[in-house]
Amino acid sequence: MLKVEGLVKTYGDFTALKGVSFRVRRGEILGLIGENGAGKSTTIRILVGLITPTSGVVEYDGVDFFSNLDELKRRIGYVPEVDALYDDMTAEEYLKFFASLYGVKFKREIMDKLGIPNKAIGEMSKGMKRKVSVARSLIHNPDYLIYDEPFSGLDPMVSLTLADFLKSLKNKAILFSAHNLYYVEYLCDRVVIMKSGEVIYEGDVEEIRGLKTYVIKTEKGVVRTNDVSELVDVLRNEKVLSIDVEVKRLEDLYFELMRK
Ligand SMILES: Nc1ncnc2c1ncn2[C@@H]1O[C@H](COP(=O)(O)OP(=O)(O)OP(=O)(O)O)[C@@H](O)[C@H]1O
Repeated sequence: MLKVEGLVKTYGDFTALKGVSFRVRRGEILGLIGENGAGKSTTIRILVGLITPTSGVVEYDGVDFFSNLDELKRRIGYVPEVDALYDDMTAEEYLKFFASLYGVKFKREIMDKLGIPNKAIGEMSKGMKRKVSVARSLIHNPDYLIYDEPFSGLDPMVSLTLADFLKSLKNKAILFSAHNLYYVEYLCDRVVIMKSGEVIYEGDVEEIRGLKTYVIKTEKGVVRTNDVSELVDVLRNEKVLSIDVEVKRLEDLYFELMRK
């Protein structure tokens, strides 16, 4: 399990993170969402050891991250917001290079699974480059995958292929940030919503989708409720013309929270 507890990050007198806490368990996919500047990338950069927090705890499987950085970094696969690739290398050369850095055997299978051609990275489309970054993040078979906006700038088909690929990975804890709520809802088990350096919501995607609103049209007007006993009361006491059920979407919750 990845445990994040009370993360604070200050830059001078600006506080980018104001005590961020959440958990990501093995076999779980967690989506980190929030408006621009909410602190998602800052959180991610701390979780992969690129920057240190001002205070707070990060533990991977109960082991303190910052006093075991070298050992724990090997268990993390990271994809940054902007791909850091070597344009002159072919995909295979690049991935083989990283396999040798990690001291593991390169398996071409990963390129086949993601549909990566063996051509120069500099000649690849943005979507294909993103897939090379994802392949690199997996080369050492890490337990934790931490991706900063993996779907940014990708067309819907490439995004879906990538989402399905991530879904197919078993026994890993996956955390990714995103602005496109569709992929978060499609892929994630849980979601953390950040605003101004704080977590303002954490919950199961299934639970959010399970939040129903009953829209009851009666002779006297329309009643909207998510309380079943109120629904029963209306059914008993009013002449009901129709009942509709609205299922909440992640974006409904997101906009509700952001407007508060
Ligand atoms: N090195 C830095 N020095 C000062 N302020 C910083 C630094 N890095 C980030 N910030 C500030 O911290 C806040 C959080 O930034 P961060 O990049 O984590 O947000 P984000 O949620 O990832 O946003 P986006 O969705 O736009 O990528 C922002 O106000 C940003 O300007």
